[in-house]
Order: sequence, then structure tokens, then C-alpha cells
Amino acid sequence: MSVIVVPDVLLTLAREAREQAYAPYSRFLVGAAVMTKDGRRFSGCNVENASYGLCNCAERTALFSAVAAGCRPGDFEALAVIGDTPGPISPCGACRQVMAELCDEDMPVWLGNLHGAVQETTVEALLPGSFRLATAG
Ligand SMILES: O=c1ccn([C@H]2C[C@H](O)[C@@H](CO)O2)c(=O)[nH]1
Repeated sequence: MSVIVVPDVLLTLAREAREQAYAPYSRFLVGAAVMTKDGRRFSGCNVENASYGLCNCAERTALFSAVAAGCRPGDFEALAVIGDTPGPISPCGACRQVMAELCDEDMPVWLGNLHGAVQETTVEALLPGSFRLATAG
């Protein structure tokens, strides 16, 4: 079964998740939301730490929540991300690699900001030639 997902639904979820961000160090709040092909939705925010390298981005929080609920590569339909950026937010390299592992290459990714900007891209466009192991999947 596959569902039709529109950007607005996921961007709204991402915006709501952003309100939960724990970002006392950067003060840069980010929200993300992912929808599965069978219609389940998972959201996430960035979670920072005094040991800065442990900070987790909103995109990975959302995707890892989905995996913790049983989702696996191939299960995802779309992802949305929102941050307070002048233009559409640009996911970091680590999150692009995680998307490449878990999501289909042609899966839509909607990148927004608080002012209504929305850029549609894909997992492959965000990270061409991502690292893969033959054993994954
Ligand atoms: O796409 C992005 C970019 C940054 N951050 C977080 C990481 C860190 O907590 C803060 C500043 O980089 O924003 C995200 O969650 N997603």
C-alpha cells in the first residue's frame, strides 16, 4: 500500500517538532518529519549536548525513531525539514548519509524554513555517490 503525501502535512509536523528542540548551545531549532509508505509518521528535533559532538540533528532523530518503531530501508515515502534559515534549510552531511542508507534514492525531501520557503529535492540529489556496503539492506 502506498499513500499520497503532500508537503504541507509533513512540513507542519516538522514545524511542530521543531518546538521540542533541545538546542541550548546553538539556539538553532530544527524539526523534521518522515512518512512511511503505509502512512505512519515520525517526527524529530535536534538534541544537543554539552559534549558538542554528541548533538543529534532533527532529521536523524526522526529517522531513528522510525527505525526504533520497526521501519527499515525502503519503507519511507517522504521527509520534511524546517529550520529558521533565510532560505530552505540544508541538511548536514551526516544526515544526508543516513537518508541515503534508509531512504529510496528518488524519495522526495522537502526543505523549508519558518517563512514559507519550500524546496523539493531527493535523497540522491542531496548526496550523490553516497557510501554503501554490499551487506546493508
Ligand atoms: O539540517 C540540520 C542542520 C542543523 N541541525 C542542528 C544541529 C545542531 O543542533 C544545530 C546547529 O547546527 O542545528 C539539524 O538538526 N538539522
